[in-house]
Amino acid sequence: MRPRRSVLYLPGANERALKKAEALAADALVLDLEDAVAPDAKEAARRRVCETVAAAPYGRREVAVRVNGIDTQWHDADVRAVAEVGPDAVVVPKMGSAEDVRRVEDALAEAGAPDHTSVWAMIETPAAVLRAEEIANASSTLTVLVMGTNDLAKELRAESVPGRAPLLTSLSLCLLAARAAGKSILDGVYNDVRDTAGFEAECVQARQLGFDGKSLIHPGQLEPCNRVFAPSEAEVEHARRVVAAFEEAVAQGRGVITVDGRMVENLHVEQARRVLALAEAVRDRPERD
Ligand SMILES: CC(C)(COP(=O)(O)OP(=O)(O)OC[C@H]1O[C@@H](n2cnc3c(N)ncnc32)[C@H](O)[C@@H]1OP(=O)(O)O)[C@@H](O)C(=O)NCCC(=O)NCCSC(=O)C[C@H](O)C(=O)O
Ligand SMILES: [Mg+2]
Repeated sequence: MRPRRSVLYLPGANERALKKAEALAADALVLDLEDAVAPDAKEAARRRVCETVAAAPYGRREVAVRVNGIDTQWHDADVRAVAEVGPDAVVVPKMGSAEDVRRVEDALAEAGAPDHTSVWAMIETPAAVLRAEEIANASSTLTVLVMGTNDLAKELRAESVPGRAPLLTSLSLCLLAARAAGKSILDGVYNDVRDTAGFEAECVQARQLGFDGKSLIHPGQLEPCNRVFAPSEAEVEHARRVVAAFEEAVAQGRGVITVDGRMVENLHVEQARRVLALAEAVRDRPERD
């Protein structure tokens, strides 16, 4: 299992941030060529990001590059350059359809991208939310959906409020699409980098909804995010007891038992095994803080 609790954006033109990330405890990094880079800096950022990916300074962290959108003047050159250095993933903003996914996939293949480079599709327009199912199923090269909640809120004319009621329908539709297609899904960013309590509440909400993790914009968001999206010690202990009790019950020919007064069937054991696998994968992270 590959944990994707914390996925930190690094502005591609910011050498200091790219360097600093070598010591940051993110499960994944997204080196950004899109919104965090001014138009005049796009080409220099593309060179810097590709040199960084080629130098591979981030150990076992998953490394992705966010290219500029399909409709922009920079997209084709971004895809060609990124394909040559073969990051773990190419993040494509403002995906609108399955056709968009296949277009990016074809362009990557034509540019010689290695097989290990997957596509992560950003869902950040109303049309994309309504087509999330076709986007998620467009190709096996597409492995992750990433919510772009700033763009989405702008397009919806939704207000930013605690609890995110105006976004919940969109978040849930995308989760349904991702899970039905067997793909991972990441929540969007939290803009107020000083509001630790508000950020942590949003992480808890995202985990409760079913997201695998959250995209982040600041190193200060890493610790709470990694903690919230990892199983707690109590959850790990409970999962161990569920697995052990059920194995014993099965040996005695029983298919349903109670643990701490609650019914446990095979599906709960599968959930418990997933908790244990995630806990183990998180323990193995070499870049823990
Ligand atoms: C949000 C920021 C502009 C805040 O910057 P600043 O106030 O300068 O931060 P600090 O002074 O607190 O920084 C402290 C140190 O941490 C380093 N730092 C800051 N951010 C990052 C980062 N993302 N990665 C690595 N390192 C980072 C600073 O360099 C300081 O280091 P040092 O000098 O050594 O002490 C800033 O955090 C920022 O630019 N964040 C990323 C913004 C970004 O990538 N935006 C694009 C992605 S989000 C998006 O596009 C939304 C999506 O598409 C949607 O629609 O929702
Ligand atoms: Mg966006």
